Amino acid sequence: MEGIYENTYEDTYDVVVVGGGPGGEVAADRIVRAGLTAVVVEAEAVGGECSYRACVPSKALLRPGAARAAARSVDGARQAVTAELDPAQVLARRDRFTGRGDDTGQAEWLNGAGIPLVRGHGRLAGERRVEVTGADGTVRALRARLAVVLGKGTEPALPPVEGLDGIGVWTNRQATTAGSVPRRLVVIGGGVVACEMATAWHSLGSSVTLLVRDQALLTGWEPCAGEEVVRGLTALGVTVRFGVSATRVARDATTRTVTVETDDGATLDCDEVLAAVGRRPRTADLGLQSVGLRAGDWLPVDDTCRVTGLEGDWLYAVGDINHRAPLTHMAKYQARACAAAIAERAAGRPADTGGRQAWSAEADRFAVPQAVFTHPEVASVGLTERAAREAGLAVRAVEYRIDDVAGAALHADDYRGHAKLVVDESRGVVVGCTLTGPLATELIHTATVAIVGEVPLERLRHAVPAFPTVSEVWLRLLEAYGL
Ligand SMILES: Cc1cc2nc3c(=O)[nH]c(=O)nc-3n(C[C@H](O)[C@H](O)[C@H](O)COP(=O)(O)OP(=O)(O)OC[C@H]3O[C@@H](n4cnc5c(N)ncnc54)[C@H](O)[C@@H]3O)c2cc1C
Ligand SMILES: NC(=O)c1ccc[n+]([C@@H]2O[C@H](COP(=O)([O-])OP(=O)(O)OC[C@H]3O[C@@H](n4cnc5c(N)ncnc54)[C@H](O)[C@@H]3O)[C@@H](O)[C@H]2O)c1
Repeated sequence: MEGIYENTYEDTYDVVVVGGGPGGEVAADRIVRAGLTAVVVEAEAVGGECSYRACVPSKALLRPGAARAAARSVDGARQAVTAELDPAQVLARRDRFTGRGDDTGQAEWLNGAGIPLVRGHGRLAGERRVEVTGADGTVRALRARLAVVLGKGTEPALPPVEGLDGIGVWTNRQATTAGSVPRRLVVIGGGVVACEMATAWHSLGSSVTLLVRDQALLTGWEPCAGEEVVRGLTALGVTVRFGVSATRVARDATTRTVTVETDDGATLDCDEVLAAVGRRPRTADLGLQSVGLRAGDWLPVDDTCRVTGLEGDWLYAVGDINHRAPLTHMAKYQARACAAAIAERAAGRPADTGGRQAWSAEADRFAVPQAVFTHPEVASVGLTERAAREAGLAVRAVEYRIDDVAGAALHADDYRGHAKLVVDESRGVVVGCTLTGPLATELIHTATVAIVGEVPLERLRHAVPAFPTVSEVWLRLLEAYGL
């Protein structure tokens, strides 16, 4: 490809980052901190899906309901919290977090970090080259001396339901940005988005029905997680229907009501339908063919986030697009590793992996924490018992009802929670943990430290949790293990 741009003005940087979401932003920041130069190309808003249409607005929608439930779970406080949530205030608070998509603050942050921002759609145009098409159609050429980092995220997948494109179906975008509360909401899916958004919109007054194709929520988690969430949703008044798929939807032009037909012959009416059935790569229009890669695929990477199947050390992919661990904190973790690898290789060293180096995002494979802000909260890290057995580990699982911990009873009158540890018996270390119940999302980091640190259970007996905290569940789990 050398020579193509000989007569064209090109901006050259050490690293060109395509996509200014959590992964891209952190990669650029770390590159610059390593003494190299970087530019960020962003098609919509710096901060990515996470800041405006995913993590941040969804948690902002969930927090008021959780705060009210927490107060109502303590006698004495319960009597002081009698009113319903104020949807207008909740939506206004959410908008304060997202700025309604205005990325001025994040763009200023990039500027302050010494990272130029090029607005437009980035595409690979051969090795180490990116073309950016601006909103006015002008094309700008960027050249990377060292590497191109792709952090361009994903888009929502849609289920094969007839009529879906004619009703203004909600995806995560509408579900996190809507300016009014639908009276009746049907949610297709049984994963994290479905569970969190059902919880949030129910708390704001929607009548919510979940259509779950599988026989459980949160499949892929320990069964206790999905069981506790379905129990919680049902107790709130959300209808959860298992083994049911929507087949056809249509919106009445006059009443605006949507009729949903399901494969068990039933119909139900609603005001909005949220499709929450996972994500798909958006790599069709990324110029992958220009470097010999197939368009439309996920981008597999090694532990340094270097794209596999390509000659040379120049193309990296961080965040959702590499399909390793589709979470914001893991996108940022990968970005830190990726930037360290690029800097290491720029210094002429190979950045080999395998020993917990700064340039290895190896925790993607054994210690991915996830916090789900349903009612009750659920959180997990590492392997499920099933996954550990399938990986051939000599596994022993230990379980404990968190309700029986003194700190939990003091925390909430109706505390209900479950803890499960998965122990690799051959090494005597924790390889997985799942928690449900109040504070689960905060507690999970203790398990992450134990897993990543490979702390022997024998040694954990000396890590004494304070009385009376919910953390005393660790003591009980060790006792249940026999220590
Ligand atoms: C409803 C919902 C809630 C979630 N909640 C959480 C949560 O609580 N915690 C959590 O950890 N994760 C959560 N996630 C997942 C999280 O949003 C993603 O893992 C995270 O956003 C991935 O970051 P990323 O940088 O890979 O991509 P993104 O955040 O998607 O950012 C990609 C950026 O690249 C830009 N871009 C795309 N193509 C181009 C191009 N060709 N040229 C230039 N720019 C381009 C996009 O405009 C975007 O700004 C949630 C997801 C959803 C859907
Ligand atoms: N709190 C958090 O950390 C958080 C919150 C929301 C989203 N996320 C991230 O966002 C990603 C996307 O979340 P998601 O809930 O969309 O995906 P998911 O993969 O978690 O769940 C998808 C669900 O849709 C179902 N499904 C798939 N195809 C279907 C079809 N054709 N018809 C009906 N059901 C179908 C699956 O069985 C599953 O229940 C997750 O992987 C997660 O990492 C994280």
